[in-house]
Amino acid sequence: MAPRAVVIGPPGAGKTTIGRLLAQRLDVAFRDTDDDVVRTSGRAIADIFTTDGEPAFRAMEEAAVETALREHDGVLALGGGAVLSERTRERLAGHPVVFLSVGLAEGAKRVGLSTARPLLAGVNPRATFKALLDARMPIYRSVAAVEIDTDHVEPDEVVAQVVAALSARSAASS
Ligand SMILES: Nc1ncnc2c1ncn2[C@@H]1O[C@H](COP(=O)(O)OP(=O)(O)OP(=O)(O)O)[C@@H](O)[C@H]1O
Ligand SMILES: O=C(O)C1=C[C@@H](O)[C@@H](O)[C@H](O)C1
Ligand SMILES: [Mg+2]
Repeated sequence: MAPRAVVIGPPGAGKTTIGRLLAQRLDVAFRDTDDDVVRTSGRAIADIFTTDGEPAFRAMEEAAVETALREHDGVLALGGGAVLSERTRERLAGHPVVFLSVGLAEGAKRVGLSTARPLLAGVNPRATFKALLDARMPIYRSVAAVEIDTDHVEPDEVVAQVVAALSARSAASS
């Protein structure tokens, strides 16, 4: 059993939004590792970050991704920072990983830089978001099978581009 698509990208790229729509389009189930961590721990992500710290959250997330990659055969969205784990990056090898990219201005607008996203809740969330995008871009690319730029692209159109890119990829490998 393996996911039909694994969706990665920074906060606000649309992993949850696009992942859900893609699952509908492919007529498969949707799963999001952020939800899995919340369900398994019984706590909000912001609470885990604040009370236990980011490393504790990353450990829970790594376990959630490992389980979901094994159990789920639909569309799987990962938390935005899941790919920071080297073990997770290794586990993603061979999977149809879809990297949804977003630029600073559009991403900041989408996330609203609210406190619901603990990593971006500091004194200068915009600078934090820029640093996060800069640092992670090569990491997302290193595990992606396809990359879709979502800047100023409506969700339905993003989904259409993802479907086309995944079809082209599977046609090329068969
Ligand atoms: N292509 C798009 N165009 C316009 N708005 C979008 C697009 N994709 C997502 N959004 C909006 O951006 C916001 C963030 O989207 P979403 O929660 O899906 O991002 P995410 O990548 O799952 O973020 P996180 O890493 O925090 O889970 C939502 O309000 C959503 O409606
Ligand atoms: O980009 C990140 O590091 C995060 C994104 C969210 O999906 C959550 O997993 C959490 O808020 C951390
Ligand atoms: Mg999400």
